[in-house]
Amino acid sequence: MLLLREISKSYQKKPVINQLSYQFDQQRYCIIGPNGSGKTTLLMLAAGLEIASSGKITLDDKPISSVSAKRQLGISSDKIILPDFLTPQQLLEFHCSQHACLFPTQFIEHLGFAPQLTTPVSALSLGNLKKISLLLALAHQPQYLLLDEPTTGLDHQSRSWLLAYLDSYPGKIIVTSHEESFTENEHYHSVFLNELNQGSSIAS
Ligand SMILES: Nc1ncnc2c1ncn2[C@@H]1O[C@H](COP(=O)(O)OP(=O)(O)OP(=O)(O)O)[C@@H](O)[C@H]1O
Repeated sequence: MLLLREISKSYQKKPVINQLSYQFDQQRYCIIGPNGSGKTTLLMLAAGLEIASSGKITLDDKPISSVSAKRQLGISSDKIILPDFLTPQQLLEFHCSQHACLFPTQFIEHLGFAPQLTTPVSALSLGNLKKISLLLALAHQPQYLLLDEPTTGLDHQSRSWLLAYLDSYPGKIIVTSHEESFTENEHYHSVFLNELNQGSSIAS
């Protein structure tokens, strides 16, 4: 279970996340909130890619900063800057060696990404940047998938495949999205970030 306890995060003294406590104990969540409310920040904190100003985050009782916690999750976010001198092939090979997983050939096929494998990241289109970001999140099929606006910029075929794949994904998923495929999806528990930030909490 992903557990956030009294998390605060400020940028240049401007608070974005304020004393937020929440336990993600269900299978599917959609974090909802207006632009700039902190949804991406929350996912980045939950993945250990941003450091909270205060508070504690654990994944299955392990600190989110630990290697074992990080191995259990995959994150896709446009906020994550990929090294632009590498190719997707190189990134995926490195990722798969770190996670001891197979090269994600089938996912690549489903996303129609094979022609882009040897294109430097710096030359990828926005939609193809989204695809490599998703591939890095999915390749090791983590127990926890954190997906920041996962369908934004995807072509129709890739979007349809991704939505169907997520429907049957065995692990836990937390998405941020403004899209009805998630916000109106009965399988996703909606979390309104503004309400959490006002001090909602952990069930005891
Ligand atoms: N590195 C940063 N430095 C300064 N401010 C930042 C930084 N990252 C995010 N912010 C600010 O934090 C706030 C929350 O940003 P965040 O990207 O988390 O919002 P969001 O809810 O995901 O927005 P959107 O729906 O537009 O994607 C915004 O006001 C943003 O400008």
